[in-house]
Amino acid sequence: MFSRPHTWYPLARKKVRKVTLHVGPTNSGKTYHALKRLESCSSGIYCGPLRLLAWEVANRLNKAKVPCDLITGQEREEVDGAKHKAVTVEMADVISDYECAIIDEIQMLGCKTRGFSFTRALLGISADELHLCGDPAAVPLIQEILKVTGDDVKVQSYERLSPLVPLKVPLGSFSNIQKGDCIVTFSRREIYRLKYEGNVAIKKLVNSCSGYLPKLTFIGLSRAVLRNWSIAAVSNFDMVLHRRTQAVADSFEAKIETGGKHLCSVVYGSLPPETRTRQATMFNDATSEFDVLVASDAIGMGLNLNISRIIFSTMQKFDGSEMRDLTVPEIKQIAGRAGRYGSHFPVGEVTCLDPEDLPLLHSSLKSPSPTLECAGLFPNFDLIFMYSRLLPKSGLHEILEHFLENAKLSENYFIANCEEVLKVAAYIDELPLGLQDKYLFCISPVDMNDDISSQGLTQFAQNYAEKGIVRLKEIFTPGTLQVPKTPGALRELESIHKVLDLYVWLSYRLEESFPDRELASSQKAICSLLIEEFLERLGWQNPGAKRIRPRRSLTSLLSQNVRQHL
Ligand SMILES: Nc1ncnc2c1ncn2[C@@H]1O[C@H](COP(=O)(O)OP(=O)(O)OP(=O)(O)O)[C@@H](O)[C@H]1O
Ligand SMILES: [Mg+2]
Repeated sequence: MFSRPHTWYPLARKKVRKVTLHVGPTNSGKTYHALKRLESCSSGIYCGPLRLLAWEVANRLNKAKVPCDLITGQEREEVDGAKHKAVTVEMADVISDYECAIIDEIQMLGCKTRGFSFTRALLGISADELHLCGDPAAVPLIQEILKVTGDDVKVQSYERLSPLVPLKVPLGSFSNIQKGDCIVTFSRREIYRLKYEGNVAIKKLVNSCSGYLPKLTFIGLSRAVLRNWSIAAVSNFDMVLHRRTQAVADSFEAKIETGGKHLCSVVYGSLPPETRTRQATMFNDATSEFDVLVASDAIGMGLNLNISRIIFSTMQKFDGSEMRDLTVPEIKQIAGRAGRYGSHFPVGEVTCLDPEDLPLLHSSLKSPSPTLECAGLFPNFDLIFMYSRLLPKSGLHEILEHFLENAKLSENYFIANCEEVLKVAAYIDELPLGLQDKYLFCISPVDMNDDISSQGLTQFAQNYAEKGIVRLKEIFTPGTLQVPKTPGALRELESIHKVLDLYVWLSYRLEESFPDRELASSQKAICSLLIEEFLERLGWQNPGAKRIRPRRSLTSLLSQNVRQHL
C-alpha cells in the first residue's frame, strides 16, 4: 500500500487532470501565469509553501474581485461567496473538487521535512487543471510520479523577466547600505546585530540632515505600532496599551520637523506569521520609512518584495546538526528576490558582505539546480490505523518505528524525517488517549526544540486526556503580556506565541475540547504586536548591552500570571 501512494486519493484518480508544469528561473512569471488561469476559473485552490505567499495570493485575487479565502493551519479568513482558496500546502484540500489548482514551489516535494505535504497535494488534489510552478530540476521526478496516475502532463518553460546582476564587489561596510537593500542572514542573533548595524548606518545618514533623530525615530516606531494596534483584536488590555502608545506618540508629534526616515524591517522564521506579513508590508510600502530589510531565508521563496539588492551576510547556514554552505537552489531562490518584475527596481543586484564569499555566489548563480531524485511521503492516519492492527498492544511510538523500518517504498519516494513526530509520540503514549488523538498531537505544529512550546503541548495533551476539555485560562491569563526588554524576553514571547498558535491549531481540529480559540487568537495578535514594538525599539539600542535572562519554563511564566489574576 505504501508503495502505491497515488491510490490513497480516489477522488483525484477519477479524473484525468490536465497538469501544466511551469518551470524556469526565479522572477520569470511562473506563478503569475498559473494565477491568471486560477482567476479565470469558477473554482480553485492555490497551495504555497509560505503563509506570506498564500496571503499575497489571497490579497491579489480579492483585489481582482475574485473572492478568495485564506486558510493556514492556524487561521481561516473566509470571504463571502468565495469559491477560491489560498492555502499553505499542509492545508491542501484533497476531498473537494476544483476546476483549477496550483501548487507553487513544487520542487519542495524533495524537502526532508515538508516534502510529503507537496506530494500529498500533487497526488491528491482533485482538479480539472493542475498547475505546478517551480524549478526545472523537479520535472523528471514529477513526470515519473504522474506516469501511474494517467494525468495529462505538459511542460511550459519560462525565462527571467528582468536581469539579475551578480556584483563583482562585496558590500564591504554597512555604511554602503542603500534604500531597497535586503541583508540576508540565517541566525536569529545575527539578524538583530545586522538590524542594529543597518540602523546605525542609516542613523548617521539621518543625523546629517536632522537634529531630532531620537524623537523622530521614536515617532517612527510609534506610528508603525499604532497602525498595527488599529487592526489588532481589541480587549481591555489592548485599549490600555493603545492609549499609552497614542499618548507617547502625541507628545512627540508636535516636535517633529520632518517625517520619519529609513528604518529596517525584519523577517525571520520564528517571528509570528502576522508579524512577518506586517514587516514585509511596511518594507514594500514605498511611502513607509522602512526601506531596508533584514531577513532570513524565510523570504526565500516566491515572494514579490521591493528589493533592489540582496546582500548575503554569510553563505553558510546551521541546518540543525552542522554548519554547511548554502545549496545552489537556496542561493538562487534568495538572490531571485532582487529586482522583481514590476517592482520599483527594474534590475536586481546581488552581492555578499564578505569578498571571500563572492566566488560561491557567482558560481551558484550560473549552475543548474541538481535534479530531484525522490519525493517525500508520510503515512496518513488510515495507514497507521491499519498498521496498528498488526501490533495491537503497542503504543503509537512503537507502531511508527515499526512502520518506518518496514515500509516498502517505490524508488521515487522517501519517508519524511520523523524525529519530531517520534519525540511527541514517546511522550503522548504515556497518556490515556486513543490512536487518532495521539496521531493528531504528533502532527501538530509543536516545536520540540523549544522548551516552552513542547511544555505547551504536554500540558494541552494532559488536560485533554484527563478532562476532555482544555480551557486556555487554566494555564494563561490574558492581559499579562508585556513588551520584551531583552532578547531573552523576546524569545520567551515568541515561544508563548507558539503555544497560543498550537492552541488555535488544535481548536480547529478538536473544536469542542479547545473552546477558547478567540481568546488564543487575540492573545496571539497581542504577542505579535509586542514583538513588533520590541523590533522597532531594537534598532536604536545596542544589542550587546542587553542582559540575557535565564530561560524560564512555561509553567513558571504562565501559571505565575494565573496566580496573580485568579
Ligand atoms: N506578464 C506579466 N505582466 C505583468 N506582470 C507580470 C507578468 N509576469 C510576471 N509579472 C510580475 O512579475 C513578478 C514575478 O512574477 P512571478 O512571481 O510569477 O515569478 P516566478 O517565476 O513565480 O518567481 P519565483 O520563482 O521567485 O516564484 C510578479 O510581481 C508578477 O506579478
Ligand atoms: Mg513563483
